[in-house]
Amino acid sequence: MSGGKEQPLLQARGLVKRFGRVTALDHCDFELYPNEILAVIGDNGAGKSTLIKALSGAITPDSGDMLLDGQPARFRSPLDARRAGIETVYQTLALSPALSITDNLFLGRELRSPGLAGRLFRKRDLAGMKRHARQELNQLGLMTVQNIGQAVETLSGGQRQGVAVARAAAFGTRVVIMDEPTAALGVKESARVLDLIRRVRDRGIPIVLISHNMPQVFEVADRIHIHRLGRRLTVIDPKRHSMAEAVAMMTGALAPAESVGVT
Ligand SMILES: Nc1ncnc2c1ncn2[C@@H]1O[C@H](COP(=O)(O)OP(=O)(O)OP(=O)(O)O)[C@@H](O)[C@H]1O
Repeated sequence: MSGGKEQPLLQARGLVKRFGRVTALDHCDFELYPNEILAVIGDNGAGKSTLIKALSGAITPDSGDMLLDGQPARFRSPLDARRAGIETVYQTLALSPALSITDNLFLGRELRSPGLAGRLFRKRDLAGMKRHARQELNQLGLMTVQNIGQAVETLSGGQRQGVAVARAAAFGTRVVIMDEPTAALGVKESARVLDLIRRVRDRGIPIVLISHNMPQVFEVADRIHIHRLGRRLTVIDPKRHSMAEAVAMMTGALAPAESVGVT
């Protein structure tokens, strides 16, 4: 953890986003440091998803600044953010059920065959993609999926989530953002996804994890960003506070603790 000395990898200052009369983000700050799992928690409607959408280019904030590696960043679309190395796994998985695992991993970013066929006719390098897919799933301990030519619709919920996480890990060269990645998963499958999240962090890619699942948050997070009424209330160290305290701060029943690692 940083202790506030390191430069944040991804940072936001004073983000504001209004939807008509609703202020979803109300001068919200955010900091993600290299090599950390940062959980974002908050009540329903607190503005967590809106924050994540701003960080991943899905919406444009009305005002405020974002910095990537200390440099001003403005993402006009999710593709823009992806190009900058920020990958997001949304609650509603953007996987294509009828396509294979390999195809899903490379959706929209297919490798082209070397030489003229690839350059001129955009011929896909199937063997290369399979090799990469296998490598990626292997590194993340996901080789329970035996056949990477298998259609995603034939996989279990946990395996599907695994593919989505693997895709984010494969292409998220700077930051991986996950919105409720274990929602709708069983205990075993959730444990697997949490394990994956740790592995991605251990590869040196920081993770933003939005979750309502307090035990899971306390299990994996290095720091916990508590969101309330459209802004960051505080950031706590899960080793220094209990789940009950975190929930009480989140709902306004307890005064926020002093932030850790905030510049
Ligand atoms: N596209 C939209 N149009 C209108 N209002 C919106 C839109 N998106 C979000 N809001 C509103 O902004 C506020 C924050 O919503 P947001 O989804 O960011 O909260 P959240 O913390 O992610 O909630 P939850 O935990 O329930 O998913 C809510 O009042 C929501 O109704």
